[in-house]
Amino acid sequence: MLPMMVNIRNKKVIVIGGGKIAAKRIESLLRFQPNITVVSPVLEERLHDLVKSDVIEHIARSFHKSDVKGTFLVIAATDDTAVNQRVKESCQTNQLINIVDDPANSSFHFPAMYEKNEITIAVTTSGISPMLAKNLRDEFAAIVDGMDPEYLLFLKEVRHLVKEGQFTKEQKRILLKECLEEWYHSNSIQRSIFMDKILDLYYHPQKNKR
Ligand SMILES: C[C@@]1(CC(=O)O)c2cc3[nH]c(cc4nc(cc5[nH]c(cc(n2)[C@H]1CCC(=O)O)[C@@](C)(CC(=O)O)[C@@H]5CCC(=O)O)C(CC(=O)O)=C4CCC(=O)O)c(CCC(=O)O)c3CC(=O)O
Ligand SMILES: NC(=O)C1=CN([C@@H]2O[C@H](COP(=O)(O)OP(=O)(O)OC[C@H]3O[C@@H](n4cnc5c(N)ncnc54)[C@H](O)[C@@H]3O)[C@@H](O)[C@H]2O)C=CC1
Repeated sequence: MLPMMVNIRNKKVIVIGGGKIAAKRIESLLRFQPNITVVSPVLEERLHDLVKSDVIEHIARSFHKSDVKGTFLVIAATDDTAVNQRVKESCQTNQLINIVDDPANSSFHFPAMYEKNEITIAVTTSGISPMLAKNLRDEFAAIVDGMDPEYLLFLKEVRHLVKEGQFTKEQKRILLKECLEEWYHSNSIQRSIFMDKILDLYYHPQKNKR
């Protein structure tokens, strides 16, 4: 499967079923701000609260095949395999569908996720061991948590100057590699020295040619 970052802001998402797994899926989707509708005769308490506060919409009935029409992303999350299969059959081939009890026939999976300071971690084991995915995610998350947010701002600023400045391709590559060196991670003095060097080259491009 192709891993990619997809912008689902304001995109129509339909979740069929309103149980525990549906709630788990909806909770992980919400921070990406899609437009979620749940179709289910019964809803988990957590989902009721989201409906009451207008965060998601609820259609209180069983699935009908027209429900998936025009939706970007579909989640078949009922506890009835036959219904989940009908959801799948109702979809067009270009719709993204996740079937909670049929990973092999789903067109996308949910990885173990973590997001902080614009860094996103997503780990999947392709269904072999979701718990391993979770553990690996926690290990990578600890690395990201240990990063000084100032260091990330430094990397952002360096890259901006390198992209905008008059540097050769080779110089760009060297500078972008150099700012990743270990000593810049936690040493703000080293970072300022490096930044001064880049600013000097940025404002005096003739020095690049020496
Ligand atoms: C295919 C996939 C769904 C998809 O996306 O299509 C899938 C499928 C299934 N999971 C099952 C069980 C469990 N899943 C978890 C946990 C997580 N499951 C997640 C993803 C995925 N799970 C996708 C594959 C991802 C991958 O492999 O990398 C994580 C990573 C992300 C998330 O859920 O958001 C999240 C951890 C991260 C977090 O918590 O942050 C736990 C442990 C726990 O909850 O602590 C258990 C119990 C232990 C066990 O069974 O291993 C069952 C059996 C159901 C049954 O027995 O009926 C199925 C169905 C099947 O295997 O057929
Ligand atoms: N992918 C995953 O990570 C996991 C998947 N599962 C699978 O997820 C399935 C669902 O589990 P839970 O959410 O715990 O079940 P649940 O019993 O909490 O919820 C089932 C929901 O489906 C709804 N439903 C039933 N028939 C429907 C229909 N015709 N139309 C619309 N809604 C309908 C019910 O109203 C209920 O809200 C399980 O059968 C299991 O196979 C379970 C654990 C993990």
